[in-house]
Amino acid sequence: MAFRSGFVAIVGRPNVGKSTLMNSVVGEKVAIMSDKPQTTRNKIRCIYTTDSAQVIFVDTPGIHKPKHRLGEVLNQAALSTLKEVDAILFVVEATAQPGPGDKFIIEHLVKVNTPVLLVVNKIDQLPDKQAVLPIIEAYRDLLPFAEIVPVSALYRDNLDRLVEVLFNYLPEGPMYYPPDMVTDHPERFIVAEIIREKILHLTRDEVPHSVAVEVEEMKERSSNLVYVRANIYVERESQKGIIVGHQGRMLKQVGQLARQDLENLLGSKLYLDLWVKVKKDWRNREQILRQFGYREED
Ligand SMILES: Nc1nc2c(ncn2[C@@H]2O[C@H](COP(=O)(O)OP(=O)(O)OP(=O)(O)O)[C@@H](O)[C@H]2O)c(=O)[nH]1
Repeated sequence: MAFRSGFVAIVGRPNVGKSTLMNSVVGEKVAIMSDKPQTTRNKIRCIYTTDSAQVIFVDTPGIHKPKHRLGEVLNQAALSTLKEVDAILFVVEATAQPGPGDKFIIEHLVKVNTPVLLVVNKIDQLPDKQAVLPIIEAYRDLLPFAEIVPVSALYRDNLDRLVEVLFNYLPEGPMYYPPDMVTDHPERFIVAEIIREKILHLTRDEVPHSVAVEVEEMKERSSNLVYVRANIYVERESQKGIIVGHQGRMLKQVGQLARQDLENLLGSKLYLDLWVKVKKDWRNREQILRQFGYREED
């Protein structure tokens, strides 16, 4: 079977369980800094890859009632996102009839042709499974959903089914991101920049600007610990020696200073794993440049 891939927006009023759903699907905590201000459109929130498909979940900023001009602009952005994605997961609660918040989102959803999958979450809170039927009926009256899947994001109930159904809405396509990548937060880039800044500061003129830092892995290990593994690339062995320093002292100092800044930035403890590697002529190699986040459109 051909590989499928595509972009999926998750919408729903606050507290319905969107983050829990995404974390449960992807299988690890990825919500680091996902609550940052609504600045970019189509910001990738997390990526889920299997042998047969890749789903890229995107944030939909500003689906809330506009209180001022900015809110309206963001809602326009949200609408464009909803038009561009391959499918929309609309998350609601199994325990309540559609409320004003849900209806407000439905007003957006009726304006797009994208298939909308109704995810009825928190079924674990129902006294029995039949109780979900009147809720489903009420939603069905408001919008013709492509699919309706009751789940419990918290207890991972019926999530396999949800993913299976969702895959059917993805077109055939390439694997856009490496399979081990679960987030594409721009925070990775900021983290890399802070580490680079410490190196340049501590090594002064000894290491020219031919040093690049790539954050290879960034994961929330527990509620208050973020694990970061970063590679520091230099062009020559001699530069590697300088950055590692006598008995590893320089690298340790880089790590300590970067960690202080990053812990403030991320608001949680950090385990920073730094590796120094030699890559000859990296500056000239376009692919590596892209890997470091230097894109032409930037
Ligand atoms: N019982 C139960 N609780 C759930 C379930 N899914 C999420 N929750 C809880 O509902 C609350 C809100 O979940 P979130 O995942 O933060 O909701 P959200 O939609 O991302 O919220 P916002 O970020 O405010 O938009 C948390 O306390 C979750 O533990 C579920 O399937 N069952």
